[in-house]
Amino acid sequence: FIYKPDSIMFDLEDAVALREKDSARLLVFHALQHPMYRDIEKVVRINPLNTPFGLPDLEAVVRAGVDVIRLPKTDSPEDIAELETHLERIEKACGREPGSTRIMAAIESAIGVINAVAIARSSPRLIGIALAAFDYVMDMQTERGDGTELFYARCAVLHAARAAGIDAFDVVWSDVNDEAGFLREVGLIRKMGFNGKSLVNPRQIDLLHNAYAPTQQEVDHAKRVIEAAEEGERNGLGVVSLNGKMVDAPIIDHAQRVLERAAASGVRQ
Ligand SMILES: CC(=O)SCCNC(=O)CCNC(=O)[C@H](O)C(C)(C)COP(=O)(O)OP(=O)(O)OC[C@H]1O[C@@H](n2cnc3c(N)ncnc32)[C@H](O)[C@@H]1OP(=O)(O)O
Ligand SMILES: O=C([O-])CC(=O)C(=O)O
Ligand SMILES: [Mg+2]
Repeated sequence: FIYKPDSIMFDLEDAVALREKDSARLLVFHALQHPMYRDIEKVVRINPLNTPFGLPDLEAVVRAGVDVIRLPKTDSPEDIAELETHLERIEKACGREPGSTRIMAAIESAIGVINAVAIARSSPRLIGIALAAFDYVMDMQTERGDGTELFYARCAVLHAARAAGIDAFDVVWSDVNDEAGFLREVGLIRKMGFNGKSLVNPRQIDLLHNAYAPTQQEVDHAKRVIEAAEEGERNGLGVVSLNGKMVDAPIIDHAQRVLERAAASGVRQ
């Protein structure tokens, strides 16, 4: 797949007009089985299960081999429990390995943010939770701006994901021509600790990957930290100094993570 995204998401929810819901489901059912998408993680955003489209969406995409269901407008752990009950039944009916369909919950309301911890811990199928800003700001009676309006929600979703040991995904940036705005937001969410971001346009993929890749300077520093730690270990020291800065266990863990991220992003080491 030429753009090299980490995964590909088909949308059956708000990007699809009401009268197109059935034909979109059929298209996605066939796309999921196309050899072009064999080696990439396939996510489908189904319609909520309290609409007439949600269950038919689920029946179709699980049978077609989807990897991850993105459940929009997740307000409570009960929403995930309901999804899980259907998943168990459909997997059994079509001979899929039980538990093999994973879930990503999108949190899009005040109550969803309040329940983020319970949602994040509600199922072993969950790979992550995502904040969805456009519905969230509607619910909060505000609008998308410089990120101030998302401050609490981002912190809450991140803490919930980390406490549950799953990934946290940030909101979509909808103005695909505003590259500078996109990069400002990516800089912020990277510093906050998000694992990544939902994207709407192929032009955003490289920008995001480059912003998440460690710089050569960061890689060089991480290597010096590891070397200093190894030397400290040879000398029986738990803590060593590198250019006057303390190097101990969490600093070493961080350096290792920088090197892992560099390897994943293809940065020269
Ligand atoms: C708030 C929410 O619910 S977000 C989730 C649901 N929404 C979506 O998924 C929206 C998906 N994205 C899009 O529809 C579009 O990218 C828009 C509307 C944001 C921007 O549209 P455009 O300005 O026309 O995009 P652009 O000019 O960059 O398109 C260039 C090429 O990339 C393709 N492209 C654009 N977006 C995508 C995408 N998400 N996935 C795959 N290909 C895409 C276009 O079809 C076009 O291909 P072509 O040159 O073969 O015709
Ligand atoms: O789920 C998403 O990424 C986008 C979305 O629905 C929203 O912002 O309301
Ligand atoms: Mg939404």
